[in-house]
Amino acid sequence: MDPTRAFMTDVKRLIVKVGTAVVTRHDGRLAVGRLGALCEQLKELNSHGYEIVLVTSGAVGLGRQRLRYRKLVNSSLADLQNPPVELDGKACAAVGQNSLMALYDTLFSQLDVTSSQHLVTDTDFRNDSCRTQLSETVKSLLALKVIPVFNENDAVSTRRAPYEDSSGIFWDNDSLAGLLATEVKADLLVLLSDVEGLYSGPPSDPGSKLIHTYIQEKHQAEITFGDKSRLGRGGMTAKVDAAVCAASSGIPVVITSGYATDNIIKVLEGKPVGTLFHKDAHLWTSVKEVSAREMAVAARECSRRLQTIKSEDRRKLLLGIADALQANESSIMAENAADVAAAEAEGYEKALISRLALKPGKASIC
Ligand SMILES: Nc1ncnc2c1ncn2[C@@H]1O[C@H](COP(=O)(O)OP(=O)(O)O)[C@@H](O)[C@H]1O
Ligand SMILES: N[C@@H](CCC(=O)OP(=O)(O)O)C(=O)O
Repeated sequence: MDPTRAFMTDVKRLIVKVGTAVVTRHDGRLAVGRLGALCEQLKELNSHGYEIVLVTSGAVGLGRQRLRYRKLVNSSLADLQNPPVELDGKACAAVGQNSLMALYDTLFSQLDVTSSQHLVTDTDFRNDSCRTQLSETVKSLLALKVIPVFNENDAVSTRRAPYEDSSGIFWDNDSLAGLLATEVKADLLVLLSDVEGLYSGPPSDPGSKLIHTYIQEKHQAEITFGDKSRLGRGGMTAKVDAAVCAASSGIPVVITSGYATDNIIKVLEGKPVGTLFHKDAHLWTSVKEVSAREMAVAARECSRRLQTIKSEDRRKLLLGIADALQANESSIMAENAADVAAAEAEGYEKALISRLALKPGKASIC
C-alpha cells in the first residue's frame, strides 16, 4: 500500500465515472470488453459492501455511430457523395442512451447486480427539493445494494456548449460526478479515461510524465494540456477542475485508466495507480525530492517543534515517526519538508499521522 493512499481502507461509498473514451471503441461502437471488466469490478466491490454510484458518458458517441451507420445503409450513392450532414448531438444522445443502458442492464443482470437509471440536468440541482429528493433516492438505492447509473440528460439539456454557460451547475460528466460525490457524501471519486492519469504535458509527448499526486501550488502552472479524446466533452482540463473542486471539499479523487481490467480495485487497495487529488496533498512529497540539506534543516526544525508538544507519549510517538521517515528512503515525506517542519506542531503532527496512516493509539512505530 502506498502510504499516501492508506485512507483507501476507510472508503465505503464511491463514485466511478467512465468517459466516452472508455465506453466507446475507435470506430464509435460500444467497447463491450471494457464495460464487462468495469461491471465485474463493480460487482466485486458491491458484494464486499462498497456503495457505488456509476456516472457514464458515451450516449452521444454511440448514438452518432448508430445514426451514421443507418444513414449509410439507407443512402443512395448520390447521397453518400454529398458532404455528411452534422448529426444533432441531442438526437444522438437520445438514441445512444438506449444502447448504453441496455448493455449495462445486461451485464449487471448477468452478474446479479441491480442497477437504476438517472438522467439529470442542471435544473434537478437548482431546486432544493429536487436536489434533496435526488440524494435521498440515491441513498435508499445504495442501502438496497443497487448501483445507480447517471448520465446527463443531453436530449433536454438547454446548455449551449460546455464552459460557455457561466451559470451552469455542472458542465459535463466529470463535474456531474464531482457534484454527486458531494451530494451523497462519497468517500472517493474515481475518474476513468483512456490515459493512465494526469501527465505533465500531452501524453503523446515523450517528455510528459505521469503525476502521482497533484499538488495545486506546484502543478497548476506547470501542466500543459493537449487535445481531448475523439468524443470526450471537457477533456483532461475538465477532469482536473472537477477533481480539484471535489478534493477541496474533502473528497479524494483518482484519475486513472479505464482500459485496465482492475484499476478500480487497485485504487481501493491503495496501489499507486493514476493521479491522486487530496486536500492534504500539499503536505506530501517523496523523500527523494527533498535535498539532504533541506532534510537536515527540516529534521532540526521538526525536533524543535516536537519538543513543544506537552504529552510525553505523543511526543515520543511523533519522534519515532519522524526518525522512521528519515531512515526510510521510500517513505513519503512532506511536499516541502522544511515548510512542513516550520508549520505549527499540531499541523505537523496531523500531516505525519495521515501520511503514515497511523491513527493515535493505533501506532506501532515507537
Ligand atoms: N496533460 C494531460 N494529461 C493527461 N491527458 C491529457 C493531457 N492533455 C490532454 N489529455 C487528453 O485528455 C484525454 C482524456 O480526456 P477526454 O477526452 O475528456 O476523455 P473522456 O472521454 O474519458 O472523458 C486523453 O485522451 C488525453 O490524450
Ligand atoms: N452526456 C454525454 C457525455 C458528456 C461528457 O462529459 O463526455 P466525457 O468527457 O467523455 O465524459 C454522453 O453521454 O455522451
